[in-house]
Amino acid sequence: MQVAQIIAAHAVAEVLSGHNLTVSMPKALRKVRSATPQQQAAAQDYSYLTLRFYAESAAYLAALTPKPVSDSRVQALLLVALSQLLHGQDDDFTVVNQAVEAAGTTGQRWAKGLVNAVLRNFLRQREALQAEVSQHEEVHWNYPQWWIALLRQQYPDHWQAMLAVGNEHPPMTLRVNLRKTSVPAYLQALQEAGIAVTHLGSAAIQLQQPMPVHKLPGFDLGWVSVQDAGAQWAAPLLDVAPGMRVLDACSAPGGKTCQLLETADVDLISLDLEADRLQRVHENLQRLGLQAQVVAGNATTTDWFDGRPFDRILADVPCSASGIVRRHVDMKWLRRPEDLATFAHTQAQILSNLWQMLAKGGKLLYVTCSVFQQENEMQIQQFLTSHADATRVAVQFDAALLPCTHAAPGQLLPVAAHDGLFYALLQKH
Ligand SMILES: C[S@@+](CC[C@H](N)C(=O)[O-])C[C@H]1O[C@@H](n2cnc3c(N)ncnc32)[C@H](O)[C@@H]1O
Repeated sequence: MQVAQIIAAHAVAEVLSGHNLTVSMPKALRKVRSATPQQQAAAQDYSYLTLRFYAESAAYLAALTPKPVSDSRVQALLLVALSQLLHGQDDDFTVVNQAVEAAGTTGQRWAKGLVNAVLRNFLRQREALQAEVSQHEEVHWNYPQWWIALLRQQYPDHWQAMLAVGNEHPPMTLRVNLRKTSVPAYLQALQEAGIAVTHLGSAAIQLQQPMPVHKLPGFDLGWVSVQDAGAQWAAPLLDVAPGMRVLDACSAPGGKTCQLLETADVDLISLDLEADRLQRVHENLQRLGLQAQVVAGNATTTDWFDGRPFDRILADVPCSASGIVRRHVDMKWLRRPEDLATFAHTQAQILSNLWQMLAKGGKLLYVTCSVFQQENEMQIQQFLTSHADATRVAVQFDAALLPCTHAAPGQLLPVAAHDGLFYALLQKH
């Protein structure tokens, strides 16, 4: 899988220079157009593995090289190979040989010798090095120090479990489209297809093994969508009813827009700042047989608003994504502590702007996929002190159906079965 290592090294080098993996991975795949689907899948796995355990392999690399590796691709290739040796499935001999060959494609004449020496030294000194590097908290947890410290402070009883679950593979969960089929009928279809699942409650079904969506029974016919079980609380909490005028203010790629429309015949505007991301909303609506008014616009302004108040507003705001870090492993290394204040500022602007568009008696559901309280509980407390016409409505999760732990009202902690999300329901009087 030398080709996969080469592609993964491209992607990892891009992320380490500050770019998202969602942009870097397709870019890296385009660089090696001859790669087979199997090599592409392996490249994706290696990239995730490397970024999930980046602090650890970076610490080993620092211990094994007297000075930083001058070429970013050779450095990334070493990180990929070290992650494979530490946490991968391939045997050591294969990983080293393939990495040495891959180094030959970097255009640096010294690269093969360096990669060979570093990886063989790692194998020889592994135990002694482990004792040295694992003393660092950042290496032990594979998160930046500021992230560990903040979770420890905000969740003194849960921080270790939260960090650990963020390093696991995320589950793949489906939402049954109750307009097209039923949960018992879909469970039956899955059983007939030999696909092992757990019914988490309501319309949420978790696959025991992730799989390509087009292999799922009825996916192309709109029977199901992929949506985390924690995220599936949006529609029940917003409590939509037929005929309501509803705004989904930060909607792309449309997971919650579609869930709301599957729940009731509402008149829905699906708004997002990023016009190109709205293409995904159109595709999802079409596949599921649903209709909405899809609008490119900014939730911090009113230029797209026709002045008719909404009965319900969903504000699934941009955030640090700290509750879904197992799905976006690059975020641990791309976020900076100061980003939280920037996100909190935008979120406050969105909340205040949308509030004026809400009808009297109407409800607004504020959602983040973050666990940092600056974006969650502190944000809502701040909003309530400056909006006298707002009341917070308690949100109840069904603990029997969905295992979760509450550290603050509305905070779902990330656990094996679902992501970390925050919900605050506000009513206008
Ligand atoms: C958490 S994602 C939304 C996920 C979506 N609700 C779903 O369930 O599929 C946040 C979205 O907010 C959008 N966004 C960011 N800033 C925005 C703004 N000022 N106005 C509207 N949308 C914004 C982003 O483009 C992104 O699509």
